[in-house]
Amino acid sequence: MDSRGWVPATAGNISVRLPDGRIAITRSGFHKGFIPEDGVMTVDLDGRPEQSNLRPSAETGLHCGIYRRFPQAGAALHGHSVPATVLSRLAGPQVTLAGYELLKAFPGLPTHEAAIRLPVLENDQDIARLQARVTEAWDADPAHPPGYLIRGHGVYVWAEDMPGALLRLEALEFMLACELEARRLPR
Ligand SMILES: CSCCC(=O)C(=O)COP(=O)(O)O
Ligand SMILES: [Zn+2]
Repeated sequence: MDSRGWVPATAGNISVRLPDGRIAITRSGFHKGFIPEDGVMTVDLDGRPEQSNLRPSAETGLHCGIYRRFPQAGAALHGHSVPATVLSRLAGPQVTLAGYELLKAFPGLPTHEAAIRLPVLENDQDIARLQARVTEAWDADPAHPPGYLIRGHGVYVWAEDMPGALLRLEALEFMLACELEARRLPR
C-alpha cells in the first residue's frame, strides 16, 4: 500500500481476524510503510485493547464494525489514495462502478457487465457515529459491496483473508483511478 502511495504520512490502517477471534490491528500514528515489530496490537471484537498501555488505530471501531457484521471477513484495509480521496469529494451518496473487467475481483460478479454501488459516507471524527452511518448504508442496500468510501478521507475494503483484501483494494483503486480519469475527459 505504501509503495502505491495509498498511505501517505501516517494514513491508513490494517487488520486481520486471528483464529481465536481477536483482531490484530496497526497501532495509531505509525507510518504504514515502516511498521515496527511492535507496531501491531490486539483488540477484542468491540475494539477494546488487550494491552492497555498501547493505542490501537483511531479507526479500530470501523474495522471491528466490519468483523462484527461479516463473520467471513478475515482482513480489512484502509487507505487514503488520491483517487479515493478526490472521487469521494466529487461523488454523491454512492459511486457506481460499471463496465470494468476488474469488477470480477468482487464477489458475485462473474462478468464485467455487472455493477457495484460503493457507499460514500460523510466523514466524522466520532468513529462510533461514523460506524452508525456505515451500518445504515449496509442496511439500506443489501447488495452493497465489501467496501466503502469516506468523503475526503479514503477507502475501506475487506475479504476473507489478507491476500484477498489486497487484491480487492488493488482492483478498487484501479477502477477509482479510471473513474477519476474519465471525469477529466471532455464529455
Ligand atoms: C494522518 S491520517 C489521520 C488518521 C487516519 O485517517 C488514518 O487512517 C490513520 O489513523 P491511525 O490511528 O490508524 O494511525
Ligand atoms: Zn483514515
